[in-house]
Amino acid sequence: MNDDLRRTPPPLLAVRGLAKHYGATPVFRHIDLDLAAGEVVALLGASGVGKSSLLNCIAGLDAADAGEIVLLGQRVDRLSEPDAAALRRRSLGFVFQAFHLLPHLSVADNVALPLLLLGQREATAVDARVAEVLDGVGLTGYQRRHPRELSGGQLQRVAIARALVHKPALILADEPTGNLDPVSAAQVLDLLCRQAREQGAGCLIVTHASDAAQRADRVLRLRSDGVDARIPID
Ligand SMILES: Nc1ncnc2c1ncn2[C@@H]1O[C@H](COP(=O)(O)OP(=O)(O)OP(=O)(O)O)[C@@H](O)[C@H]1O
Repeated sequence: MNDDLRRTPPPLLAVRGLAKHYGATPVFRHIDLDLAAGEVVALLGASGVGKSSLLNCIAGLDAADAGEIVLLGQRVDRLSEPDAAALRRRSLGFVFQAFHLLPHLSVADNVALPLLLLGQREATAVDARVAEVLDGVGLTGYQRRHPRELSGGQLQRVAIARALVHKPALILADEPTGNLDPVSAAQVLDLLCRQAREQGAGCLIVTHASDAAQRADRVLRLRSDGVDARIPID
């Protein structure tokens, strides 16, 4: 191996030849995709082409039918369910369109959940990290509120704080602005991209919005038979 090859770090995420069916219905095939640490990539594509399915396969929440998914050097598609769950807890932050916060928990307790699931029980350290990450999303002082007391944009910022709190290597965001008005959507996207970059996380954002394209380092379009790297003119 020459020196240049030796110095090139492996991608954070490498997807090769991925294919997915539901029963007899094909969704996509021939999917290749790389994501580097600190890189923000927007994933566009027609409704039903399989964007959510692809994210779920990458997260190990759904199984692909063919191909490879390598995250941090590990074949996600070959892990046992307990090992996939451990990798998700440690290395993934997921932001959903519908926020998926727990309504009976306070903002601080929602955000602290990933740390608790990783076994961090030292209350002072957990509180300090929660305060830090809430500050990063502009929600200092909201710790004791409950989800029902927040606007849609604020709910999504809490969800972003929860996705970032354990400093995951990879953030997957599935239409994170789909439920927001355009102003809140722009703020949330700015925040997600900025925070991901500040933490050095790779970030794959599924979106229909052309303004996500302006914030991403790269824009990919998912098709049923591959990934197109051309910048779309939406
Ligand atoms: N659990 C499932 N069982 C059967 N079919 C499914 C399942 N989940 C998704 N599908 C189908 O797979 C295809 C891809 O769905 P997916 O939600 O991944 O698309 P998408 O690109 O995210 O769509 P949208 O942009 O509308 O959210 C769709 O035709 C959908 O109906």
